[in-house]
Amino acid sequence: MKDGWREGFIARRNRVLASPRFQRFAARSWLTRRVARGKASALFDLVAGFVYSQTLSAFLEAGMLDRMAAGPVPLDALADHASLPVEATARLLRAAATLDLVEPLAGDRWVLGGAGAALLGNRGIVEMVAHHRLLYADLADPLALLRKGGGGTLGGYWHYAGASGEGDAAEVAGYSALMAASQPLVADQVIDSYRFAAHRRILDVGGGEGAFALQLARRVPEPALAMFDLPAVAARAEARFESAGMADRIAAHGGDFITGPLPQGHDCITLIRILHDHDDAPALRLLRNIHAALPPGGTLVIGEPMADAPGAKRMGDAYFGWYLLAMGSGRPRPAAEIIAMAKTAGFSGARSVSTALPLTTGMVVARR
Ligand SMILES: C[S@@+](CC[C@H](N)C(=O)[O-])C[C@H]1O[C@@H](n2cnc3c(N)ncnc32)[C@H](O)[C@@H]1O
Repeated sequence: MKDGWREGFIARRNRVLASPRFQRFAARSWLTRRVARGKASALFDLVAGFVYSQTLSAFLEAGMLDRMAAGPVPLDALADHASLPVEATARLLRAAATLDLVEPLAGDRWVLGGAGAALLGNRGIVEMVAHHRLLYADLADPLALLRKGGGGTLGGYWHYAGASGEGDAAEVAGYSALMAASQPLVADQVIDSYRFAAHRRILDVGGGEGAFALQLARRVPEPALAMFDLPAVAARAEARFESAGMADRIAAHGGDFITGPLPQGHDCITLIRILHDHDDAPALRLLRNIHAALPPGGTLVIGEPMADAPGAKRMGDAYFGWYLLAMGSGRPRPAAEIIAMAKTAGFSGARSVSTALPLTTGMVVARR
């Protein structure tokens, strides 16, 4: 649609949708009632989203997910476990039931609902919810965060993980553990969507505690593997490889990927959940460092949540837009923008690759 036509259409549509008379008519007419109720419910979800998130947070923090993992639990026992009065526990459970986290059973017993059961198999989400306490503290005054230009409580806590390139062992422990716990959300999507077996030596840059390299080692036996991260983080990865009996298979290198250089001799480099953490200038420097470390014909595989993901647009500019603002640097980028950056850094043949779950992972593959 031409811009002028589109603007005219949007103006007319918005005038109609904003009219209380139209809203009353749409809610009463049998023709439009279903759509009107759906739209009203979606609008209410937008209004109440924070309360739903806090219900989930209270449910997890009270330890109810684990307590109910094995099957139905009486209300009294749940109240006991959560150290809450019985009436307060019932209130929390009734709220959780509307979100499909739990279901009531006869005899004042409760069992996990569909969403609750799905959480059991997804500890990464549980970890994410736990650290949302920091993000939501920053979002209590979103305009102040925007005016400040970012870098809230969340960024202060995880400051080493930003562009600073620093971090001692104690500082990196909490953040690295969160990253490792949420890594399965992403690792399998990336490994399912690209043929890593075609490579001889793969380096995972910004590899954190080595969760991606470990998953790659388990699923793709052929290539030699290595990871690179800040020295204190690489040391944690090395310890993990040793305890997993994988120290022979995966090498750990410490250093700074912005100031470089990166280890040479790998025909494939992976960059998992890294680029979106960085503003454009350091992100481009990182891509140039990777380009310099790869041989001609070498491959860069980028996997991270991307803006404009099909069917998951809110995850991009709404969720990660704010999340990265609170972290203090970076932004979610659409695949097309990452492809353009890779080309600026010297790569050719950059293309986007689809994954089964764009909500957690978009992919771009570029050739040197
Ligand atoms: C968002 S985490 C992603 C970790 C891992 N790739 C994953 O998906 O779980 C970002 C990682 O980049 C590392 N990092 C940040 N700045 C760095 C730098 N300048 N040099 C090397 N690593 C850095 C952090 O230590 C952290 O492990």
